[in-house]
Amino acid sequence: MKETLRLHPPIPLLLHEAAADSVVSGYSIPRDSRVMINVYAIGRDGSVWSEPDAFKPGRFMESEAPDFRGSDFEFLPFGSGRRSCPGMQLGLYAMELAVAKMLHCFDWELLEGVGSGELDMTDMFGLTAPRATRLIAVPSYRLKCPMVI
Ligand code: HEM
Repeated sequence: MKETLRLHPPIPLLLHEAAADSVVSGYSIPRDSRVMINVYAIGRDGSVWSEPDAFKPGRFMESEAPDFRGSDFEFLPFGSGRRSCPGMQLGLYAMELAVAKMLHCFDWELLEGVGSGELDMTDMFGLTAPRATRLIAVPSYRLKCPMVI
């Protein structure tokens, strides 16, 4: 889930306003400026992520792996600071539950003739960033007991 949030943050651009005059990396930002934080680009920045475009969930098993709660600025799927996401925990539970149920209850196949390496993982940019090309996957129910959904 963390690696998916890094590569495909649901909200790719954060819109903020500077509350005070400030200087960031030598650039002066006057008070009341509108500031856009490109979470998508930050998550794929080759100067902080090795193989930034590769899907490697194991990178988050490292002891130095960044946290997603907003204190590590290279990974900001829920934003940071006073306006960060108040629904973070609920969002994480919902994602975990949905993925766990889908994996536990179904076997999944791609359409005939489509290989997993051929999936188009391009994002579509707007207020949120859904897939540009819909994923078509075919579930088959695999549990014997109907009570276990
Ligand atoms: C995986 C799921 C979610 C992700 C990735 C996500 C991400 C974000 C991000 C990036 C922001 C903007 C933070 C910023 O500008 O610094 C935000 C704001 C917000 N989110 Fe979420 N969110 C998720 C789920 C939820 C849920 C489940 C709720 C409510 C039930 C929620 C409610 C809000 C609200 C109210 C704000 C605006 C906070 C403010 O402006 O002070 N989010 N979220």
